[in-house]
Amino acid sequence: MNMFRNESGEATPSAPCILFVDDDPDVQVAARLLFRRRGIDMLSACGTEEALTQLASSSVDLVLLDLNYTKGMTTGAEGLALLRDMLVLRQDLPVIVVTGHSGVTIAVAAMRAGATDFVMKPWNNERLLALVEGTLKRRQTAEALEAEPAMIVASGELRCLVAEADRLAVTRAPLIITGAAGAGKMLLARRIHALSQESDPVTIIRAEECEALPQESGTWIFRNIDALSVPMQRRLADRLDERVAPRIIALSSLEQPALEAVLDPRLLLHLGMVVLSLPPLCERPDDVMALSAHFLRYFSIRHGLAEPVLDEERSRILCRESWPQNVRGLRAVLERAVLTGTWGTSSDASETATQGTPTLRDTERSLIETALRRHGFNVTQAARELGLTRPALYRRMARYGL
Ligand SMILES: Nc1ncnc2c1ncn2[C@@H]1O[C@H](COP(=O)(O)OP(=O)(O)OP(=O)(O)O)[C@@H](O)[C@H]1O
Repeated sequence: MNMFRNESGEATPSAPCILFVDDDPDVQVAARLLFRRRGIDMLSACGTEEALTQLASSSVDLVLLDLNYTKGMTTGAEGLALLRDMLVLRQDLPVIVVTGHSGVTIAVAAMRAGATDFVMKPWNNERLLALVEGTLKRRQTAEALEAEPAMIVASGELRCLVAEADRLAVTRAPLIITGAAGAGKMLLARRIHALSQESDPVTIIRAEECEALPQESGTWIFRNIDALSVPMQRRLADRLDERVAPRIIALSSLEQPALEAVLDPRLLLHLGMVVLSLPPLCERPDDVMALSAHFLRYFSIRHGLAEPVLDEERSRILCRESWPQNVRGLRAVLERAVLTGTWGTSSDASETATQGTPTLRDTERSLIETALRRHGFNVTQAARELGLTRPALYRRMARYGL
């Protein structure tokens, strides 16, 4: 799908664009009118060269390809050849082939060669539109999911939760996602938005810094909704009373009862219909294993370094950890393992995690974490409070996986 960046850097979709390959100018004109009414731009080409040039030079989301576009040709051979050339150029390109009633065999050959679907001529306008729009929508969803970091789901608990989230994604229902810091609330919220097929932009709001509600609608993801001031909570409840309201996904590290106690009752009625609770990582050993394999592979590719071996003993240690920073902590440990080629830090972490009394290391980590949280992860302010330079704080953050 064509994308452009808005001022806040979010990618938002522009009008989709299809390329129609057909040698009949009258059919081209009729098709252009049909698609324009549905907000779809149409480029046209009447032969092989023109089609390949259009494809290479324009941002095409889908091709509608007549298999016989030269007068007198009925075998479909030229269409099939062009289909193959187009798929070499753009492997993921959806191509819907157009063929006459007698051309079922050709249509089947085209599907085998990689066409997404086919339509018979003369086509029914509504059916053609439904086919094109459905294909564009599926492609948009797949692209949106690809643009997000992959969400690894292995444990039964997470699988159930994600299935519920996916089911509700397409509704505009407000959702609350609770879970400890680093458990994956934001990733889940982004996944829900990606699957919602909403073309409106997503706005991420830090509740503790929120002094005015955004102008635009779309989806608003609130980090730490519990930190939203009481007047702002009331203003948000008023906004949600309006007929065209934004979709809210509210995140919180508080557990549900504690969250309900701090939210304005009217806001809670709006938001609290469905609460998705992410369990802490230490309760999901299957996810620890799957995430470890994923991050080791990911970081070794990203840094161009060898992938450390994850043997049984190391797997046991990782599963026994308490992971106070949840997935964020695990991710940092695995990136460090790739960068240093050793597991040293992870064993250190596992030792500290199992000891009863806090060590100097625990205390330093906890002081740094508290300062960072107090300043909303503003490194300059946290460093000032801790009496450290920014580079010194960055080094410690890296050491502790913060
Ligand atoms: N299931 C998962 N698969 C892959 N990566 C994950 C998963 N869960 C979390 N992560 C990664 O872990 C990191 C922390 O996740 P995220 O920011 O979503 O947590 P959070 O609960 O919103 O944290 P916080 O409350 O501190 O803002 C991110 O890099 C995210 O991509």
